[in-house]
Amino acid sequence: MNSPAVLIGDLGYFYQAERWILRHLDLCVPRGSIFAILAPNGRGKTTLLQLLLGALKPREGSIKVDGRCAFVPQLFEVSFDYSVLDMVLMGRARRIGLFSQPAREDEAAALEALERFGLGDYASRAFHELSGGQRQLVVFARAIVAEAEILILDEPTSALDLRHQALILKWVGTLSREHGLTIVMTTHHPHHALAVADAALLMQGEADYTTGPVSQILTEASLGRLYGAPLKRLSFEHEGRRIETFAAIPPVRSSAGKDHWGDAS
Ligand SMILES: Nc1ncnc2c1ncn2[C@@H]1O[C@H](COP(=O)(O)OP(=O)(O)OP(=O)(O)O)[C@@H](O)[C@H]1O
Repeated sequence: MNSPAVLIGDLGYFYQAERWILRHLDLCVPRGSIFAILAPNGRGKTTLLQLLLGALKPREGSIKVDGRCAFVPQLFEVSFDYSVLDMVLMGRARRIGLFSQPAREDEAAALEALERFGLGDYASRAFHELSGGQRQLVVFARAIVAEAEILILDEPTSALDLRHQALILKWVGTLSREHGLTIVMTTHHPHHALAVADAALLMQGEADYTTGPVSQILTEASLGRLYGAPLKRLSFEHEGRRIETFAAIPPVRSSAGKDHWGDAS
């Protein structure tokens, strides 16, 4: 059997002494699978990704990440005036080498990746002139040309419109199923995890975790408990396919003028 891409044992981390963000976390991400991390704001998803990337060191326990990683952060700011094409070419740094120029095939790969996301015409524009969503797509294109074995994505659809969300999810699926990449992604959208991920981690509290196949652990009850807000699981046919998804139940305004969660509160 293949060794796992990520293996975490009894992981603990705090920023300020003894104020644990994560504790006693065990995790195994099989190679080639898609793994989603879900938790409320501020619970430690980005911290966990930083630990996976080696940017933070565990205070307790161990992390083994077996493979070359590419990271797509939530927000990407640059201090230099790089062009969009240069940003994508940075993904090829390992191939190009420190003091060499990109080869024609590197530029072709970078342009092709930009075109896939509808950004071919932006290649010579300054990266900092792009919108937040366009930047997110460029950084995703950069991760694709990096030819990494493990993609680590921090809320990869957070700045994107519906069409581009679907495009990224499709790519996540393609990179895993057809190219064998391992994908670890955080998301605030349970329906995205259900659509593409094989397994997930729900981080309820500092040492309170649920892991397992998405079809088993993403339930109305588990997500309601995780977020403290009700969701409805929906299942229906669309163009010959069975769609499994979640819909958030919006709050309604009561006659007393207070917000509440309808019948579920
Ligand atoms: N550099 C830091 N120093 C001190 N505390 C930090 C630091 N970075 C994050 N934290 C704290 O650690 C906790 C987890 O933060 P983290 O960014 O990992 O959460 P998250 O789950 O990714 O949140 P979100 O969904 O809002 O992006 C938060 O309480 C945050 O305030």
